[in-house]
Amino acid sequence: MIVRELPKKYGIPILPHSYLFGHFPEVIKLYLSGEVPPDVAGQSVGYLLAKKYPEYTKDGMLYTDMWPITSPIAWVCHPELMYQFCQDPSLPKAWLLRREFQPFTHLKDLVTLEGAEWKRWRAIYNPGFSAKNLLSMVPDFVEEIQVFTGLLRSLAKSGESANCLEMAMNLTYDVIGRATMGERLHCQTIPNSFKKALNKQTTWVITDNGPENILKMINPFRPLIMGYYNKVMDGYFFPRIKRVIAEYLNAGGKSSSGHAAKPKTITSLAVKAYLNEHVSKAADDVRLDKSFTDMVIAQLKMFMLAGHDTTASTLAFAYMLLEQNPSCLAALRQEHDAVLGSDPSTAGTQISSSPHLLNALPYTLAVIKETLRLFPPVGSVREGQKGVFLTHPDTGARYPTEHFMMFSNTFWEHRSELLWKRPEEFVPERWLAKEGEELHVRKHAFRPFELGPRSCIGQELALLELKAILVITVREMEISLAYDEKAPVFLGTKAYQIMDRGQVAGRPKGGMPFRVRMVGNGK
Ligand code: HEM
Repeated sequence: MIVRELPKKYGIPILPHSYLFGHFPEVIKLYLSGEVPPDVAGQSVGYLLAKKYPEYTKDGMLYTDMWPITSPIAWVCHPELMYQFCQDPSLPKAWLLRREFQPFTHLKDLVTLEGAEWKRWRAIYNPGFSAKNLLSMVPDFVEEIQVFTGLLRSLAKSGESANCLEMAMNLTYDVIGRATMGERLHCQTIPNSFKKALNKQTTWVITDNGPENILKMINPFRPLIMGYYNKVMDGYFFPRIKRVIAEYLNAGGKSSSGHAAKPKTITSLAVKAYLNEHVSKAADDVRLDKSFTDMVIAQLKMFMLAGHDTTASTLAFAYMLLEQNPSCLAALRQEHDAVLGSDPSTAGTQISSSPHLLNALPYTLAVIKETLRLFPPVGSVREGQKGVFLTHPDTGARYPTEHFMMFSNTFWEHRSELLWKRPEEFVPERWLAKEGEELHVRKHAFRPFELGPRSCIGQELALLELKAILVITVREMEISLAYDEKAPVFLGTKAYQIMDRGQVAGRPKGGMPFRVRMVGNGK
């Protein structure tokens, strides 16, 4: 009903709206048209409706009513309008997100915390994600990437196809394990109890009020299952936190000189903050406060969750786009030859000993950014507030936020013809264009990590990791997608973005089955 008031009260046009079924008929029509596979990621719906109804969406705003599945949504696709609820002001996260993560972290994680508590923890963790700290971790990351390369080599030898996303996710877990705890998780080679628990738990999170989720909501065993896996994860992390504390203290964290040891891993930063506040004695005397360990475990779980599939999907999509665009792949390889010499097998050792080389690869960064433009894994969802309106910079139209879930719909925004030249094409060169040049990227338009105070804390880690993986792999191997011939194509690819059960990030359909062929020195 809120949506029906928009035309009369604010002069805002809405899509044809049914009294009984809201906007469902419009969305159903989209799917019945046969042009849209039923499993496309929810974030493409705004984009698809905008294509179908340009007359209603030219300001980059679209209100939909999908009650009772979800609250009314305002899909926002204009950088200046996104600015007004993600950057200044930065509205609180949506209730749906909080409900989703409540049983998982009890809202003690950086994604769902708000206010002073969020600020405190963000400040504690920020130094762990600084460029300097991340560069010091590159040798560890390379070690994990070498395992990945070994698995790709075996795959090439066997000639079999494999699930690219799954392999990439195991790698990204291993990398986050190094960054957060300084520990090898070995997810790429052996079963890991924490990974299993996390994967199981995510299938029980509730993303909307759809029929499948209603069944989950009323399932009396759900709290028990969530509780069981939370226990598994507590059991996994607790000794590790104790180990980080011991290591930190042994390294002189509270030395007699009073100089704190330099923290390296993300968990050691939390430990440092805690010890500085609470403890002034030797390692043996440290009594761990449960509220502290609960908080650190919740944060670790969220780092693992937020950082693994987002980065892994981006890698899979990058491989797919490079296969589709051989001239870009050639340019990428050329840059790697120019910076690291023509022997690809030395790339790993070179970037391990000189990690700053990763900052001298503009085309590689352009490839990653262009991949994230076309396939942003997530968008930000905020809670609209009374009295907060978005004002369109050109038309002056005012858009209410109260009663709406405000969705910074990057998938739509990143493909908008009004904002980007050749929006549906893979054009890494746009990231090298200078101001005044046709392809130059408009301010605030690129937001895969969102912008503003709640932007992704892990963005530099993700970019560094992706650069290192591409540098080590693309000159040694050729990727080819291995989908069934009859698999549906959407927006030019069989690896279109979907949202799997219980997942919060878009990922390539079917995990992107692929085959590998070694080339160059790797043959
Ligand atoms: C390509 C990879 C990634 C993408 C596209 C991505 C995207 C995003 C986006 C859009 C947000 C804002 C979410 C919101 O407003 O609700 C976010 C937040 C966050 N991300 Fe990432 N992310 C990536 C990788 C990572 C990694 C590697 C980590 C950690 C190791 C991470 C940890 C987080 C955390 C903790 C937040 C919450 C930050 C805060 O509110 O202070 N992300 N990410």
